Amino acid sequence: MSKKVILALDQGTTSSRTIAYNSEGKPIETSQQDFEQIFPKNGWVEHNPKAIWESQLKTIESVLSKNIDVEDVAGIGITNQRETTIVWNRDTGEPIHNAIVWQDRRTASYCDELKAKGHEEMIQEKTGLIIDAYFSATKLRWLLKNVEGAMELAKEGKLCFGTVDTWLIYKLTDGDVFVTDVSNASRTMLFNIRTLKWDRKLLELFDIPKDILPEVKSSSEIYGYTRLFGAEIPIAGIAGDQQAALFGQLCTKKGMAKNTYGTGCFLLMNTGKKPVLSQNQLLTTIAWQINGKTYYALEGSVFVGGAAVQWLRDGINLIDHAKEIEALASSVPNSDNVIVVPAFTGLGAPYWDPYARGSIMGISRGTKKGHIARATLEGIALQVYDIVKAMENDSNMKIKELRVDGGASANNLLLQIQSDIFECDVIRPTNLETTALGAAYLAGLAVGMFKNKKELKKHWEKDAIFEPNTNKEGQLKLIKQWHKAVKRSKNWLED
Ligand SMILES: Nc1ncnc2c1ncn2[C@@H]1O[C@H](COP(=O)(O)OP(=O)(O)O)[C@@H](O)[C@H]1O
Ligand SMILES: O=P(O)(O)OC[C@H](O)CO
Repeated sequence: MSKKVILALDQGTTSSRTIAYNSEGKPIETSQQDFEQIFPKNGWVEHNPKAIWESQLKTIESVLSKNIDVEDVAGIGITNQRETTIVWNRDTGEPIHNAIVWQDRRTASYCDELKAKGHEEMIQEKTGLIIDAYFSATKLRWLLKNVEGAMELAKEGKLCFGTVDTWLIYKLTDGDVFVTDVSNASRTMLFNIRTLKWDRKLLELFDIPKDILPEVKSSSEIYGYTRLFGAEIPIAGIAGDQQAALFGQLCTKKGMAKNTYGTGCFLLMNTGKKPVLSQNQLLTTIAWQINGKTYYALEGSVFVGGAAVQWLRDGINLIDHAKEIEALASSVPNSDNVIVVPAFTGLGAPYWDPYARGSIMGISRGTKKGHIARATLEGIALQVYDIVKAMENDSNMKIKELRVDGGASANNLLLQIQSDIFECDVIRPTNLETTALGAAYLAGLAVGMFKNKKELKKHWEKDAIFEPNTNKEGQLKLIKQWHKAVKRSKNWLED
């Protein structure tokens, strides 16, 4: 009998998960495990690579212990927090330092130096990225320069660098396989998204010996086998988590877009087989490569999305549970000129202002909790609106519908507000675990459990569609007030 289960490993910033999918793309077993967040200094964020691996391993073992026969597993797909940088010893497999997490800002001043030296244009042209501590290159450089002896070992070919996908595959194959995929490589700032190769000039600029880098593969093929679970299982799909979600939402055609409303928001638009460089501070990234065809995406990230609701809950106790915001915000018909700019950690795309801070404006004697709650949801949706507009401008394409997922997409009012603001349909699928699903699809295609994209499209089911209301005047006023409030929130911290 043919094999009928795919395991998707979803290694996220705060937890590791394994989800088993059947041949209809339905989740049948799940396991999740949190792991420690390490904050050695203000602005520094680290993970212990062994904790990443051990938490992931436990979730795989847990899923396999629940009614799943390992002999039925057709393949493993991996999706991961992106940019997070790990370096380990090639012979022993021992990490030389904790992983430096994507949120870590320790290389911000070096990034300022790079900008001052005029490297911005060259880096955007080659990598599609803007210079920022977010990406792996400056983190890897920091490790090689600050861990004693690391640069010498790297030059002798004795160290391996990887994003989390590479590290997990290295562990799953007991050190046999040292690879990444194009979507993860495109987040390092060392990879040329046009030639699809590590870029010699960038390696020189960051002083990175080439031997430290993994081989770059497509997003859907057999990379190797794991023998850790009592049967030989092919590892057959890799994609960074936001790209995997784009695939899991089946945004496989040019112009299709998804937004994930999690702690932050990540909006990606498939731009087809050619990279589109942004004039509006968005990122150009590789979506995936399948059967030799490379697809690109434009990406915009909002740092504080659902986290604004967390702040209402934990910071000022306006609500006890995140889901209560919907009823509170619905208790008023509009936000009565109140605007919340959730720039708690600065503003991401398209503003990229680390010195901006959050604000609540337009408060009057009549302002009630409901207005603040509603304005918070509007603040999330308006940040997404700004990215959509920048994306439409860069790509010369109109987004006709937005597919959504993530924890806060459970909020119907938020999605209705989103639809009203940018006057397009917002569609929520029944399966909101699109990241893991995308990885399962990529692996399933490689091992033949799924035939082609056409078959996958049959799996996609709509849960709800939010269509725009036509109060155009009201929306325009809101957008105008929003931009006024953003302007006043920018550059708040002067140093
Ligand atoms: N009903 C809701 N309305 C608005 N925000 C919500 C709701 N439920 C959860 N959230 C927010 O969604 C976020 C969690 O989403 P999730 O996708 O699990 O995040 P992540 O994967 O980034 O950890 C939290 O910030 C939470 O405040
Ligand atoms: O782990 P998540 O879901 O917070 O995603 C992190 C992103 O990949 C960072 O670029």
